[in-house]
Amino acid sequence: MYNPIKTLKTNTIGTLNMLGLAKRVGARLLLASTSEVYGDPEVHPQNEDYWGHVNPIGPRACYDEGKRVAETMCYAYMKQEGVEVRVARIFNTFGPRMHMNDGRVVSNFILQALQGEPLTVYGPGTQTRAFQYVSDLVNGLVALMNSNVSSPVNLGNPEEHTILEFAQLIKKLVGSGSEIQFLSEAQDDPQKRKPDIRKAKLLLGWEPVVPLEEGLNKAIHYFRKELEYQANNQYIPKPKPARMKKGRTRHN
Ligand SMILES: O=C(O)[C@H]1O[C@H](OP(=O)(O)OP(=O)(O)OC[C@H]2O[C@@H](n3ccc(=O)[nH]c3=O)[C@H](O)[C@@H]2O)[C@H](O)[C@@H](O)[C@@H]1O
Repeated sequence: MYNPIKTLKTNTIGTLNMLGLAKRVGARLLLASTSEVYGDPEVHPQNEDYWGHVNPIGPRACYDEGKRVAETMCYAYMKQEGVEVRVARIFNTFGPRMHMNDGRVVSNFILQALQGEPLTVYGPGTQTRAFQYVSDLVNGLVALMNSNVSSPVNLGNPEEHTILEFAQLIKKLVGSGSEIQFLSEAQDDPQKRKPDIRKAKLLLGWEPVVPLEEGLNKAIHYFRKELEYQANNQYIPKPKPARMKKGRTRHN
């Protein structure tokens, strides 16, 4: 985590402020929660009834526990103050317009593959994730906000891959000759993750429709253009011609 204290403040104080505002103006609040509330799960795939397996003092805790308490706050405000809440547990999402320095696996692997750099796999790459394209998520969020479902709902794509498979797929789609480099494992990294989306299907009539490769090709196209843009817009200082002092002639 880049800044654990800011992460905690945003998830706790930020959510509290928003719930206070929602109460005052009578608004419905959408909490962008996360699959990280399930921690390193002992239940697979993860459904909304699973309570999770989170290390409360580990390096990810500021985010995981921050989001867990944000959910707790939502239901306290709902019960005590009648605030209408919608809680989306968002699973790994990607797409164009991710930040170049985001640091998550999709942007890292694509940028590394496009530039011929090694794809950095943390640990042996046997950990799994299921990746969802951004437009599917947006449709799910809209459906959730327009529904009367106030309990948490998983939004994710259940197609699961190991991180090593994912590195190989990105290399293939980019057409890259990059190597795959194995680095040390990240502490408390969830070993498997895949959403159970039966609740979203049943109550929202929602499910992801964008195939992984199609979404990845769109993200690859975006990052390729970004790299070209950066290469064409580097600031190269041009030295100015030396100024001549007034009243003095220059003799070569
Ligand atoms: O979308 C989610 O559900 C959550 O998942 C992510 O956490 P994580 O699953 O760890 O996402 P990544 O940082 O993209 O990592 C995915 C996997 O790839 C691995 N990884 C990541 C980056 C990299 O360069 N190499 C690599 O092997 C990680 O160790 C991890 O096993 C985000 O950090 C959370 O903001 C989000 O809420």
